[in-house]
Amino acid sequence: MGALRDSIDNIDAAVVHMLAERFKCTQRVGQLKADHALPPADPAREARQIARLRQLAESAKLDPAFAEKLLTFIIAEVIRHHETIARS
Ligand SMILES: C=C(O[C@@H]1C=C(C(=O)O)C=C[C@H]1O)C(=O)O
Repeated sequence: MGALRDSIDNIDAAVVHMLAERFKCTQRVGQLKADHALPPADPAREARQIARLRQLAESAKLDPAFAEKLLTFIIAEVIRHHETIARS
């Protein structure tokens, strides 16, 4: 079980690093949107991302509903960041 937990810890670390990189990109998008007076959220883009992620999840044998919940949770945080940038 120790080896499995080592792998779990490595995967958790990778997730954190990947999320940090994703948020760096989304912060830059948020600044561009604020510079061009664009709205923080883009529901059409989100719908495409969710459809794509659900398909990826299915082929990876991951529950698509879980994948959608996770992406929606992350995007909600990004939109909060964009709203903060727009107000600043
Ligand atoms: C990052 C963007 O802003 C928002 C956040 C998104 C995301 O985290 O992937 C996607 C769409 C937008 O609602 C974007 O428009 O690309």
